[in-house]
Amino acid sequence: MQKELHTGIDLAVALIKQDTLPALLNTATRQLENAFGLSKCWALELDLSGRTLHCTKLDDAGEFDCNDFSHPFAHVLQTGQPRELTRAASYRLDHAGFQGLLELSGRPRSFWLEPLKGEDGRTLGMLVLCGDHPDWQGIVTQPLYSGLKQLLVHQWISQLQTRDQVWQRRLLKRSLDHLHDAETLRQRCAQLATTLVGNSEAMTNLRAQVVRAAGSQLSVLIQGETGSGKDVVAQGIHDLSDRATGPMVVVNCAAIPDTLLESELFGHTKGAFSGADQAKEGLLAQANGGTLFLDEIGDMPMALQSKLLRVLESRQFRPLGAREEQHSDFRLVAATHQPLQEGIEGGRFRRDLFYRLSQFPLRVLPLRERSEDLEALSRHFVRLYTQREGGGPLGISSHALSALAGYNFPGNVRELRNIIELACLQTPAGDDIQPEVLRLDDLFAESSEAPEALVEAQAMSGVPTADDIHDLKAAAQAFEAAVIRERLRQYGGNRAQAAESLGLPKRTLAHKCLKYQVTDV
Ligand SMILES: Nc1ncnc2c1ncn2[C@@H]1O[C@H](COP(=O)(O)OP(=O)(O)OP(=O)(O)O)[C@@H](O)[C@H]1O
Repeated sequence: MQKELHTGIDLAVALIKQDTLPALLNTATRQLENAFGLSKCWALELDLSGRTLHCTKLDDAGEFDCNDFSHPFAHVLQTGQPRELTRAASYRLDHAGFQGLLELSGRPRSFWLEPLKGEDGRTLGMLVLCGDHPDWQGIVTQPLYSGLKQLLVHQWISQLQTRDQVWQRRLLKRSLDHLHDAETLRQRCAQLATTLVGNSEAMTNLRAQVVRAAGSQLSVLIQGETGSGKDVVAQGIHDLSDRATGPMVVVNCAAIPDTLLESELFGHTKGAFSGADQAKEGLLAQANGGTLFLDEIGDMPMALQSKLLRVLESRQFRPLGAREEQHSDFRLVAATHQPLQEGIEGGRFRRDLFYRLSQFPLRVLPLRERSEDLEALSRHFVRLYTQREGGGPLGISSHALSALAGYNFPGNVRELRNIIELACLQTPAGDDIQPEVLRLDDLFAESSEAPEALVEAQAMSGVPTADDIHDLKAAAQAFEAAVIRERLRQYGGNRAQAAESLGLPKRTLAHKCLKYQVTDV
């Protein structure tokens, strides 16, 4: 009696010490084998779905479908009653998994199958006792057996509860993380909506993408027509990134002559080439800790593309004339209005650079494909105008908005901004902009009736007449600037088309724009 008590306490302590369900089942079955001289003891666990019995010790071989009555466990679960199975009877059951289990237990003379239930009637699983004892009743009615079984059930339930709680906590944490992420995304999108304006679905999606891109360190390639808002997107990426307090260095690859672009980007030492009388830090170095925005990347010469690719792979570069390499930690954002795919096919743009740049590709749709943005953008530009000028129109009338909705905007948002700013100028302070002051002449439409003379007159506005000329060079430059400004306006800000129409290389036009400070049309 004393010995039995000791054994019982030892067994109980061993069970209580286990802190995972597999360890508990493992210990319990081993203890049962030892305490009752069994050849083998298995514990099968019912899974969460209640459809499969599983024995952790046996891995895949230990899976038993509870609806498959070709093994005896399904019967025992269904009746909820323990039963004995003889070796002779066991041979008649042709369930491969069950036969495998019997083989592993050494095929003793008899088996005892006992379902285990919690106090609430919930089935936990099953004990399979294997032995050469014919007298199962003699074992299972012993207080030691029933005490151990009770303790096992108790510990089993508490392990399941702990597992449930861990899952619940994990689930809760995941939901909270998700909510937090969603809230952060919402807040950042709302912040971005003050500069990247528009209520269309496309713009809402673009803002979410920009926020995601900003949160990563990936290189971003922004594609979209001229004037569609690529610069605004690039600025948004910088402002929302963890580099926001660092520099944002903007390089317009089309505006810098090929011969200068390399030294501008990489910098040079004193005397690196004729005319380099001072060492100069390159833009790559200046972007350290911040963002390098390469605008019009499609215009970058091939030779420089290879060098840029190398820099992107290592963030190392060598200034012209320098011996040592330098390191710069920048995030690259590039933009282009050119279809780079065509550039790649035409051999003007490196395919490998394209893939390196477009780790996070973004596309800005032209304004004509998101006319829902017109109202918000128009109101935004009126607000910018009145803030800048210290007064102006109150807003824009619904008639004016309808007139805008019928227009095609070849020059995209930039063109809309110019139209609204011009309309602001012609609207008395405190009034709403009316349709009459909107200059909506679609010079691309075939039915355009814009008289040549008007275009001419507009081109010449601001140019002194022959009698007023006292400085021929200045007058010629004013004329050149006026023609360029007007031609850009005609082509909705598309520099490539404007340059072609004037018989100028694009780069020369870009130069002149810089020189005459023709930025927006
Ligand atoms: N969604 C927008 N919200 C507010 N302003 C915008 C938006 N899109 C464009 N703009 C404004 O329109 C003008 C043109 O935009 P931006 O310079 O970003 O175009 P872009 O695509 O970079 O043109 P380009 O190809 O000529 O460089 C700018 O004045 C810009 O502030």
